[in-house]
Amino acid sequence: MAQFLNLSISVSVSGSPKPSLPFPNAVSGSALAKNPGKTSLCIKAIASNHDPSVLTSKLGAGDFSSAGRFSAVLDSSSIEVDAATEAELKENGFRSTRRTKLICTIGPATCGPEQLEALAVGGMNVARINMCHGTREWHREVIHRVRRLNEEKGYAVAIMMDTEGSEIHMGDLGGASSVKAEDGQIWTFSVRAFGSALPEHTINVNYGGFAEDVEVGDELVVDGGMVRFEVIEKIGPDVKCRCTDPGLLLPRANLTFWRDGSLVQERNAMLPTISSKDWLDIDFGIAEGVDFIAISFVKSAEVIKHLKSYIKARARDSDISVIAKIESIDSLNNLEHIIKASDGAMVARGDLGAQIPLEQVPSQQQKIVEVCRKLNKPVIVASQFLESMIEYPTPTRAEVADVSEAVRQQADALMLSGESAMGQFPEKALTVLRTVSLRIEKWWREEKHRDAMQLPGIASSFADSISEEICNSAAKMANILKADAIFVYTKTGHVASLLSRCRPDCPIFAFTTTTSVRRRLNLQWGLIPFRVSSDDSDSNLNKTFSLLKARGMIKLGDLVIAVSDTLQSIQVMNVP
Ligand SMILES: Nc1ncnc2c1ncn2[C@@H]1O[C@H](COP(=O)(O)OP(=O)(O)O)[C@@H](O)[C@H]1O
Ligand SMILES: C=C(OP(=O)(O)O)C(=O)O
Ligand SMILES: [K+]
Ligand SMILES: [Mg+2]
Repeated sequence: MAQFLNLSISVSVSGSPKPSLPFPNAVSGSALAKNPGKTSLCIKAIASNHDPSVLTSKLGAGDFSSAGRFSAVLDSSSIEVDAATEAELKENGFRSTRRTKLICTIGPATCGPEQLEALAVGGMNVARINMCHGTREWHREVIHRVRRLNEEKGYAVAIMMDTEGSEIHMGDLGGASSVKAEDGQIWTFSVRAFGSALPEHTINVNYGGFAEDVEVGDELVVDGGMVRFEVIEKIGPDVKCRCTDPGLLLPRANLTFWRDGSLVQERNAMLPTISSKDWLDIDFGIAEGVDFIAISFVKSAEVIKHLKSYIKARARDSDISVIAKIESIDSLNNLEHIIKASDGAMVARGDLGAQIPLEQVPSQQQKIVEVCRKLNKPVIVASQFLESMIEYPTPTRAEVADVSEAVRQQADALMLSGESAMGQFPEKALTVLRTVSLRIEKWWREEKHRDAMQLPGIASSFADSISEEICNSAAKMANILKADAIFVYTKTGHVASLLSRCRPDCPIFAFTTTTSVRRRLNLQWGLIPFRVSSDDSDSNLNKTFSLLKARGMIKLGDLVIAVSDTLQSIQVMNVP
């Protein structure tokens, strides 16, 4: 059947104000899907020339069928925005807001209420807790502190819980914060339980099959190369190793072993991606209502699908997003399937760099970022951005270049690990991410490096196709018309993410009625999430303008492209 899309563009300029809302000829997505042959898409261009009368006339009582709805939008407290974002909008204007989102791993250096608040002020969009470390009680307290901060101070910091995964790692070093391994020293790696007192030069290993799987002559690599050992003897559950590359051993450091120059992978195949401990942590995350669950060492799409249906069954009304960590050879081999099944991905360069040659990590990073963008999934680049700042107050030039590269690739988010979890300068590290992001984004816009990435269609229905095309067109219009912002009302966040995917030159103000959607949008590139109280926000654009204007976040004459998914429209207007 042939399908027609009639495109009618009506332009009303100031001086001839015509009440134009709601659009009589606009139809909903579901109506379109049922009756695609009779579609008419209305694109309204309203250049008001700053004449408030245009908007006043549109705000006439006749435009609102219910008085209750009207009074709801009149409530000036009915718009919530991040305190840090509001300050940024007021200070620098919204053209200069940061588009790249920032994630901080919370650890002993940052778990106090004041430290968490300092990070929120410094631009932390997502707080990550790593279930590899600390107790559930410790993590619960951190989650509650972040929640309290959101409630009391108006932030929308999302929480990401990262599972431990079935990696092989060392034990706790008997409470020591680090231990030095010297060149030539003989160390015992053992799966035995030693109780509290660990014999000298002994390391506990968490994986029962360790002694069986390694062979004499294997190379044992700690944390992707921070320390290296050679296996010299196996005695029951103990494996004797000689240190060949001295260095500091840190608690629970990751272990990989190599034979004839290749990573030994068999042991991985035996281990489930989600261990029994991970399932308990996932139950904990669901009970605490975290926003994202990141799954370590994902090997296939199946495990993600399994987890997603588990979450759905356990918490019907929850909208926890599942992030696939790409950090193994298997995950690279199944990349597209894994990302399609997930709600987002993380380039977990720490472990990835221990599994593939280091020189391949940058091209894999670029590839993963691109695949995510094409499939419209948020992507996080993680690990070692500012590693030297664990100890020093300024980054190396090379670290700044690495941050710049991820910003230039337009990844959705950058993540701090040890820098914020246990480093000496967590706030300074966050400041570096923030200032470098802002500078590189600005430079990229000024240099007009408009992104040439061809975005494939990803819609699975006709209605979805329309949303997608509206977003693509709106982003293109915003660039050509040099709009100051795109406005979008979004229920589930989907339309906002479609706009973010286009990486337009201007920021995207995303209005939602749901607190959890607002937090989730905080992970996505270029989105400034607001919570509004009215769920019929499409027809309340003018009210939104006055609320934002009253709080100094937009000003008279700003050029706004307003996208409506329900009305299937794109409006161009100046803030009256
Ligand atoms: N909850 C925590 N409790 C104690 N230390 C932590 C915690 N979270 C992170 N850390 C410390 O920060 C370091 C970096 O964090 P991260 O990169 O998330 O972990 P890992 O290095 O194990 O992959 C960890 O090695 C650990 O020393
Ligand atoms: C982010 C990563 O995972 P984790 O810190 O949990 O090892 C990584 O390996 O880079
Ligand atoms: K982890
Ligand atoms: Mg990892």
